[in-house]
Amino acid sequence: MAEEVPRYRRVLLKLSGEALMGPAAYGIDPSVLTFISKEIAALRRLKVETGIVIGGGNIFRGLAGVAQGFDRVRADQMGMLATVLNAIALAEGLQKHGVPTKVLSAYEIRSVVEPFVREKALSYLEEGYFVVFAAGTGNPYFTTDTAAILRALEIKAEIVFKATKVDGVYSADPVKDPSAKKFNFLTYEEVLEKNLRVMDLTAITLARDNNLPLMVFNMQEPGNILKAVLGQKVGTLVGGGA
Ligand SMILES: Nc1ncnc2c1ncn2[C@@H]1O[C@H](COP(=O)(O)OP(=O)(O)O)[C@@H](O)[C@H]1O
Ligand SMILES: O=c1ccn([C@@H]2O[C@H](COP(=O)(O)OP(=O)(O)O)[C@@H](O)[C@H]2O)c(=O)[nH]1
Repeated sequence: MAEEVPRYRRVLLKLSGEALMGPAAYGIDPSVLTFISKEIAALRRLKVETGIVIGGGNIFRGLAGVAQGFDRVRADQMGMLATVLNAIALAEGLQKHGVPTKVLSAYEIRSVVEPFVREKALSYLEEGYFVVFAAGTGNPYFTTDTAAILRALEIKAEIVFKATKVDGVYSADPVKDPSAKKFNFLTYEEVLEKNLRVMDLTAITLARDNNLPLMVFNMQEPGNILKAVLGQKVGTLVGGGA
């Protein structure tokens, strides 16, 4: 096998919570968790320092809670707790596949996970741990996409990989519009102007203001996470030059 040279030294991987559901309508599918854990474990041999933010949409979404009559802040707190469940599950899956992993949570739940402290995250990454950042930003009215950009900036990751259910950014939501066209490269301004809703606007704006590149790709395709870290084109690159 040809020598694999990673393109990046430190990356932030954003995983959609919904992707953990598999074919079910709710929760964590054990076979999907195993698949994702193996995909991420493949990065270990590259010695790429890896931070991970995972969503919570497979368990609870704040806005869905609001639609059911919950107060927005309370509902968002429930959503953030949902991401802690996913983070623990993912860390367990990764450990099982030989990846030393730490979970750092924006919510203090000290008897379960360590609280997020930026310096601690940096030390763990330098020591070779994969670090899963749980509980989003710790604040309501935000999303885990914004948390991913925020943590990437804090740990000085070179890129954010948004691993999701679609294989890139399209001219419209490809799930709803089969005639939508895929882009290979977009500037942040194009994403904002064309209102391409693959990430929320707060996340895109924060990435733009700090010139942090993003790549959106399908994580259900085996090998994609590894290819992305090796610098191969697997989806749509936003920012960072073509
Ligand atoms: N222009 C677009 N290009 C690609 N995907 C889009 C676009 N607009 C909306 N989407 C949707 O964004 C989703 C990816 O976001 P993600 O955060 O992983 O999921 P969710 O928001 O459901 O938790 C895709 O599944 C896709 O349906
Ligand atoms: O910093 C954050 C991150 C997440 N959430 C809440 O946690 C839920 C799950 O996060 P995710 O980003 O997966 O939500 P989605 O975008 O899929 O609704 C969201 O709906 C929000 O209610 C929040 O309030 N603040």
